[in-house]
Amino acid sequence: MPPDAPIVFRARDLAKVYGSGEVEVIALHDVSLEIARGEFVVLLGASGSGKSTLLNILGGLDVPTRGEVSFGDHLLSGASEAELTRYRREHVGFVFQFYNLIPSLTVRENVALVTDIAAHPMDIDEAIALVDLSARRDHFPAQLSGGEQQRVAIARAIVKKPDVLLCDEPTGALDYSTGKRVLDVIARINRELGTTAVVITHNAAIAGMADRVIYLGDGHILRVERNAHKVSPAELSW
Ligand SMILES: Nc1ncnc2c1ncn2[C@@H]1O[C@H](COP(=O)(O)OP(=O)(O)OP(=O)(O)O)[C@@H](O)[C@H]1O
Repeated sequence: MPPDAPIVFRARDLAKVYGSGEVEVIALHDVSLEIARGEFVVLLGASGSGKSTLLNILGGLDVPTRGEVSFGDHLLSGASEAELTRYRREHVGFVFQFYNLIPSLTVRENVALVTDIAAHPMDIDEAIALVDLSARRDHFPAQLSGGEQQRVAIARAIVKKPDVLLCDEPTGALDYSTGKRVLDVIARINRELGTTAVVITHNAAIAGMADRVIYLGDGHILRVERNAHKVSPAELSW
């Protein structure tokens, strides 16, 4: 990430409250942050600390109860459902813990589904090559390992050339070495395509691959650390 990269996300005093009265849960309190274009950010924190809530707000899947959040010129807080849908479609690629592939479609067909609604998609085979699955492109999800299925999900997320890749526990369902391979693909996309990446994890060892690590606890940002030197996932161990 260049040191003078422009800010893409700005969040000011975000709060998110679920429910009301006795069942009220304050998932985020007074969260303010900025994320630069091309930055690789890891969100770390215990279960229930507000990581998914924050990621979902950045991705336009949810809106804050209070506070402001914007992506470039798009004010996401207060945006209509239609505006958020357009924002997600044009700018955001999502990767979740479970891959949500369509079982009756091949790898290539799963990735191709997204290109119909994207303005400037990359070549489908190029996206599949980026996740090292060219040899498997005519296979069905059931013929692939969990890590390979997650790499298909990543190809599907990036084929539309999103500005940001938001990943919620992308290695949560994977074993150690498969998880590393998936992280390596995310790091490569960040590095080679310049895609801003925000990755949620429970695993503190993953922090070393980020430009910046944001620690959440009880809905607050506890601290933020910047890594002077990023390490590749292959060099991480846990
Ligand atoms: N739809 C919802 N309705 C009510 N409470 C919710 C809802 N979604 C999340 N919460 C609550 O908000 C808090 C933050 O949840 P969030 O999912 O953001 O945490 P997290 O850090 O991502 O947790 P995990 O690592 O377990 O996924 C938790 O107390 C959770 O129970």
